[in-house]
Amino acid sequence: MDIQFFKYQGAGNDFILIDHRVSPLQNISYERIEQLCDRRFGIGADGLMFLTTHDEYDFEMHYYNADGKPGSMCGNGGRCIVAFAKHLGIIDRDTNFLAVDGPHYAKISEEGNWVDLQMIDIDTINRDGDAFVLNTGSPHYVAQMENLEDYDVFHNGQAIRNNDTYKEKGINVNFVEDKGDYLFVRTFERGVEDETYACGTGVTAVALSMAQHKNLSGHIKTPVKVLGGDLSIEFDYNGKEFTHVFLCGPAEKVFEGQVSI
Ligand SMILES: N[C@@H](CCC[C@H](N)C(=O)O)C(=O)O
Repeated sequence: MDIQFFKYQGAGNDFILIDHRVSPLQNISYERIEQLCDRRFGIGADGLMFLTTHDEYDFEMHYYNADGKPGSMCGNGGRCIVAFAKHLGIIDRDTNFLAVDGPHYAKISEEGNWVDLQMIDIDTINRDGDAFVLNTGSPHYVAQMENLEDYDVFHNGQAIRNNDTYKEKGINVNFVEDKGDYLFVRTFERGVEDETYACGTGVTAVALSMAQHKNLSGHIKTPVKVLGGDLSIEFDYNGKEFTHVFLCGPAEKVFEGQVSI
């Protein structure tokens, strides 16, 4: 059976999107999803998403990592599926949709290529030595670093993701360098098992950790550079709880095509 797919990217974090309303895939296997995400034998992507209908929300997002297995929340994926829903005419300039970590509100630019996505509220940041560990919809480890451009993110991220503390459930590993005007972030992603060009829940975890670390409070806007471009995280912090957390950045259709399932 041939189905239509769409390829989107948000700051270089790239995804295959499938409108499940017109391409229902009851029995697609994890192996087939992994093949579709393969960069040599498939379409190539960090993850795959199905958009389905929902009785109480504009739509529902179902996210799979590039290893073919269901993932936890994907922030850049969430921004891309909002742009996709606008492209399909399901929504106009804002939306309430459901994802694996609960409901999300998002607003989208008139052109449809810039999405501000509200993330879950956070009240707990744990420590693992000097690193910060928190869940922003997906689990994240955040370590501060110098000379991050030259750092071996793949091997060091892989070692942390697979150490005795994290190997069973896995964790996404973020390294951050404070550049003064902005944070530079590189991420080793669980489920991709490689460095990606951007991770939305990851840069959110970094921005919140750095705000706590620097004892900031009030309304905070944190510009972030990643390998694939620029993102911005905005939130309120009262010293205990992070609320009104928004992940903001580009979300663009790259191409579309047909693939046999
Ligand atoms: N790229 C994502 C994170 C996707 C989920 C993650 N790899 C996991 O399941 O741990 C993002 O933009 O947040």
